[in-house]
Amino acid sequence: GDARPAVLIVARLPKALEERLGSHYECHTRDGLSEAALEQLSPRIRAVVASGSSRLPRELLARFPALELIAVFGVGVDGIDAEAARERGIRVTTTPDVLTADVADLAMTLMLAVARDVVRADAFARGGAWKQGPFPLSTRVSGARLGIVGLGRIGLAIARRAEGFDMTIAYHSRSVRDGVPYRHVADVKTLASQVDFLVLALPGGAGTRGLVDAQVLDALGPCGFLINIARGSIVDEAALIRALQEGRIAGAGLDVFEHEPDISPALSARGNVVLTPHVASATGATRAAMADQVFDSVRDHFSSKF
Ligand SMILES: O=C(O)C(=O)[C@@H](O)[C@H](O)[C@H](O)CO
Repeated sequence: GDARPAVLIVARLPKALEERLGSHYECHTRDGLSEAALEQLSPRIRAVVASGSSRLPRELLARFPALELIAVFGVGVDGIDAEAARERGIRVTTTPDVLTADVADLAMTLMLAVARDVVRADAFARGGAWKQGPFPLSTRVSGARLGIVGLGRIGLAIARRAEGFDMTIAYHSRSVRDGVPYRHVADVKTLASQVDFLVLALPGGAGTRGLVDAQVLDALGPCGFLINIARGSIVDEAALIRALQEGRIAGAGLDVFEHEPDISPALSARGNVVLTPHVASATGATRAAMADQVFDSVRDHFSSKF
């Protein structure tokens, strides 16, 4: 038998990372395994490599009695039953910091794209409609009021970028962050009522599910824009679609959705919505750095135990 630690890959990873892991560990890819093969292999699995979108509920973790490590290719762990992992002393590692800049850049990109209506302007210019007259006026971002929900590494990086746009910045988080020059607001609805752009940069999971509901959207108002680079679960998507259809908010820039990769046709039909397919961290440089972090965390874990 293969004496190397058995590792199960349950997410789509960069090929180079799969190969690198495969050259050091006995690697298996979930997709390539039959139920019977997985059944046979499960007792020997010591590490699982997942992504920020992977689902690892308690009952699935229970199938791996020898599991010691869950290495996440990403920062989101909302799909992992953290309580179950903690109870069993399973280490969970992520890839923080290396993706912060790209995710913050995409938040600004979505904000500018939806406010300046870039996607429709591109179609207008490309399609020749310009010959019939100018494209409609859009909304200014510079100097506008920005509300950030979740002032962690990514939220702070967004705030720093927004300063470059002379935006006034306020934020909501469970606790006031010391040493930041931004105004803390005690609840999301109040924050939404005080800003032109509301950006979500907080973790997904049960604690934040449906946090942005019809009331928060009404507080944001008919001139307000919602930007989500966090998790689709944070937004009540049906309420968002109704608010967009009824003009109760001005528009939205969305990189994450409730049922990825399925996007509701009602959302796709909206011209005042910019949609991206969960690509906030999807640059070559960042994904390569995330891959290095995942490999290092697996190596570091097993090197202490080999
Ligand atoms: O970091 C996260 O939690 C993410 O959602 C993204 O960076 C990745 O797209 C995801 O992990 C896919 O691999």
